Amino acid sequence: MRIEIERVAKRFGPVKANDGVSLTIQAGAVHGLLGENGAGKSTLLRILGGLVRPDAGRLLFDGRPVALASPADALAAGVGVLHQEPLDFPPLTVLESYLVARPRAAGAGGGARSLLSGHGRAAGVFLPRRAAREELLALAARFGFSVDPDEHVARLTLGERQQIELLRLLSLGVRALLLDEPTTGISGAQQEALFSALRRLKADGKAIVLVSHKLSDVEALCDRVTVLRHGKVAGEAEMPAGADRLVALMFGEALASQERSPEAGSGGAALAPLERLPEPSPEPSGGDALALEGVAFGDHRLNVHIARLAVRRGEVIGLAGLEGSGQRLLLRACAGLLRARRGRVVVGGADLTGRPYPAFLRAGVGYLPADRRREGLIAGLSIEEHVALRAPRRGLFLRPREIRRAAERAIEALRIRGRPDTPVERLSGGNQQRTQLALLPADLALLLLEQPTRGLDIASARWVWEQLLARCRAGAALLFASSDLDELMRYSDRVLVFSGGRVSPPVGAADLTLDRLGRMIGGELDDAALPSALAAPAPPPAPAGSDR
Ligand SMILES: Nc1ncnc2c1ncn2[C@@H]1O[C@H](COP(=O)(O)OP(=O)(O)OP(=O)(O)O)[C@@H](O)[C@H]1O
Repeated sequence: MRIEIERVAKRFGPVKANDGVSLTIQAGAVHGLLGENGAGKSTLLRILGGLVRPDAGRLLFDGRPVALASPADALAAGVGVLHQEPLDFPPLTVLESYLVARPRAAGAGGGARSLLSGHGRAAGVFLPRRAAREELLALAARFGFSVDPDEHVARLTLGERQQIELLRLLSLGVRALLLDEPTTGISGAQQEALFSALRRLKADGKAIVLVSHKLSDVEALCDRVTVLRHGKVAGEAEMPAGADRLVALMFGEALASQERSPEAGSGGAALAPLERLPEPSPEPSGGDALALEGVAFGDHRLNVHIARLAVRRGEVIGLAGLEGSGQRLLLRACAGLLRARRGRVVVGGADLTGRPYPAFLRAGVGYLPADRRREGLIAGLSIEEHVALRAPRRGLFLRPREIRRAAERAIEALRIRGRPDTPVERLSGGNQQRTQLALLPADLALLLLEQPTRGLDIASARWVWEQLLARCRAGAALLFASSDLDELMRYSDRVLVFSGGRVSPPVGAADLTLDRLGRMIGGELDDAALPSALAAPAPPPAPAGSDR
């Protein structure tokens, strides 16, 4: 399907999210949509997916003007959106989830069967459950996805859920697919499977729109890219265009001309590494920022055990692994949000084992969850209301003028695109992350971060790390979980690798290669990582000069 976007405009109050955007997405091509945080990419995707109505302009699908009042309208017109967090139903089985939104009770079967047979969309006929199962398995086999129709969606990884959602959209007969950061949080193997599925769909004549901050994804998949800036089209390029040109289109020449890192273009961030910190001192005054001794913790799925981990002040520890492998549990245990079943948690020399969350806060522990919208920030509250919630109270009352001034200072210092009274859900992803950072107290001893740069453009990601490393220079220790291997290798002194609840001993970042890290994440925790080795004392931090 060919999609034409003509002079599309969308305002949110004073913000021109899309400001006269025109572009054409060809059938049988992958079209990249790039731009810095807040450039207007999601808004355009949401307009194409029927989630947002434009104020002006028009859309033409295969030359015919369309008006999309809802996602159902977009689906009926042949456009499906694959959201970063699939819109599925955890209590359902895979087969039930696959059949959601079929025209008839148990599914009409036309889309998928026509896909398999190569014929046009058949009229809706009642599809018995067994036939639906066969259809799902055949469709999955076509794309090399391994699918168990009876498994519950809640037990699937993000990558597996994404595969089911992709199959569901195809079974509904979509002719255009819009993907929002599809490789975030999925494994390397799942990424490969997704890319080969997209290449196949492109060969079938589908139009594919890819929104991504990862230049490596864009370079691997796209035939053409459009760069948005402040809601307008800043430029278009045929691929391969070169990462430098894309960075220049997104951020201007100044950023693009900065010295580029050796792995530029192959990873999430294309810019040169930041200045290395002074090494965390081997025997710093004040001792370890964090010490874990024989701790065990878990949830209904996983049990994690760490025999010993000592983190020095100023040190950065990366937590690698597929999502849901135990990294989040460790961060929450260190934040006082999850009680260890046994063992000791010592922060800055104070034994906080079993103490409540406020005791961890008082000890200078800060925690930034990955899900900014649901856990980090409170929808409906403005930036200044968040500032007010964190402000130390003098007496019973908050002083509105002081709070407003504090919010203005935070907005200026962290260059947040928003006003004190902007509700946080109206900020773009990058600006929500900046707001979270602005809310962290200044004098933290231990910073715990999940996916600190997820969804951030490469300039913002670099900027966030500048802020984090400055805190390390001031003596804070940092533990961060990331699914971005480049980020882990670039900024960590040492890395712990998680695989299904098993944890490797800390590995010096200088001893890691992308390949070794990838294999460890895949379960090859090597001999050093067997549980008995966990009793070994933590090795010293990486030597000076590691890539950070
Ligand atoms: N529902 C909304 N209400 C108010 N403002 C909004 C809304 N949605 C988006 N905006 C604003 O519109 C602008 C464009 O946002 P959009 O989410 O489209 O950008 P983006 O390029 O997808 O950013 P990111 O890469 O951070 O996801 C931003 O300034 C954002 O704050």
